[in-house]
Amino acid sequence: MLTDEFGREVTGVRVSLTDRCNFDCVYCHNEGLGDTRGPMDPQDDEMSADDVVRFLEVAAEFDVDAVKFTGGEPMLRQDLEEIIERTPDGMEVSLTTNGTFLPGRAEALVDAGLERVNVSQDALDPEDFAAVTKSGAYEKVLEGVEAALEAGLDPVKLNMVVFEHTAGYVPEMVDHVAANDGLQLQLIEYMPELTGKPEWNVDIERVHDWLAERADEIEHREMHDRRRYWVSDGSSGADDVGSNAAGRGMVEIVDPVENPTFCANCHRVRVTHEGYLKGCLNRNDDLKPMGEMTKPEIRDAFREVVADRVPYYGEYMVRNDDGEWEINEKYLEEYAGA
Ligand SMILES: Nc1nc2c(ncn2[C@@H]2O[C@H](COP(=O)(O)OP(=O)(O)OP(=O)(O)O)[C@@H](O)[C@H]2O)c(=O)[nH]1
Ligand code: SF4
Ligand code: SF4
Repeated sequence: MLTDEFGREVTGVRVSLTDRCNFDCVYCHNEGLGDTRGPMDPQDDEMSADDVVRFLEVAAEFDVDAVKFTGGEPMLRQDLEEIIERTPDGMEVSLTTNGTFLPGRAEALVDAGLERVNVSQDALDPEDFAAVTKSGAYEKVLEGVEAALEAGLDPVKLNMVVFEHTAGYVPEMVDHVAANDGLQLQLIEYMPELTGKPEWNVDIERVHDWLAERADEIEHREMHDRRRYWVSDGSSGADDVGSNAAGRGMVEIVDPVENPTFCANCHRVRVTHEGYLKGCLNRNDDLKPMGEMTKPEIRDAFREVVADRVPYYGEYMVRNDDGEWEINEKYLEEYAGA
């Protein structure tokens, strides 16, 4: 297992398979790389299935035991089943998707080896949903969630970005996952530093406080030191505490913004759809192109990326005397040269 200078073991990889998407969400940061492209745009810059598998085989040699496939919309890749099928044994496979292509395809993904899925769903009302995603595919997403549950994906996490447009929907979304068997909710802090609209920000601590009142059990997940709140809709019994049965639900908060604790517990490296390895979502000055690399070269690139990893908040970005975040002087030269 590879460990960076800050003691963070690398146990997971996030692999973007495309930057194309059939949605145009107002908060999209495309894995820290900016705008997504339309679904029909050229795809010649995307890693091939062989490229992805070669990288995953190297990651497995370093004891990476989990891969998350993301996009853009990863289900636009027609070879997704093949990629999952060829993922090394013993690596947990999960997927983050907008859900629209799950109907009719969820079972094939499970047969290929997919274990769990995160589906973006920011609202329970079609018009509210359309305002955020600029898509009229709300019904398709619901069908997608249903198809994922039927195919046995467990859990099915609903991803909701909490910002000005959606903050008011949090209580009903929490009730929704509590009432529905197999669903969990992941509340994601809006990232103004990647999307450029600070005025849409809401204070995520208020959401924590509200959930702490509502929850009957609170857990800490080691990854990112995320907090998980177990909630009940009142219909479950004492035996259901800690379970995801109907009447019980789990709500996890992903709060990376200006959060050194989150970064201190970050165990993933990333790969862009073009095959660049990078150590941090928020940095694009540390890219290592894997392009035509052989396995020994990928091994070296992986070691280098891990060796260069630094926690973004608290090390790469530090607070100045006025309490504002700025790039740590010791990385300024490196950054300027990128
Ligand atoms: N800054 C930062 N944000 C992250 C990181 N991981 C996830 N996020 C944010 O969380 C969002 C949702 O991530 P997902 O891909 O659904 O899943 P996840 O929470 O990372 O992973 P699981 O909980 O294991 O399924 C991403 O789009 C990012 O905005 C991270 O390491 N750093
Ligand atoms: S579904 Fe995901 S990748 Fe597509 S536009 Fe929305 S946030 Fe971006
Ligand atoms: S170091 Fe921080 S910002 Fe960078 S990927 Fe990890 S958690 Fe995200």
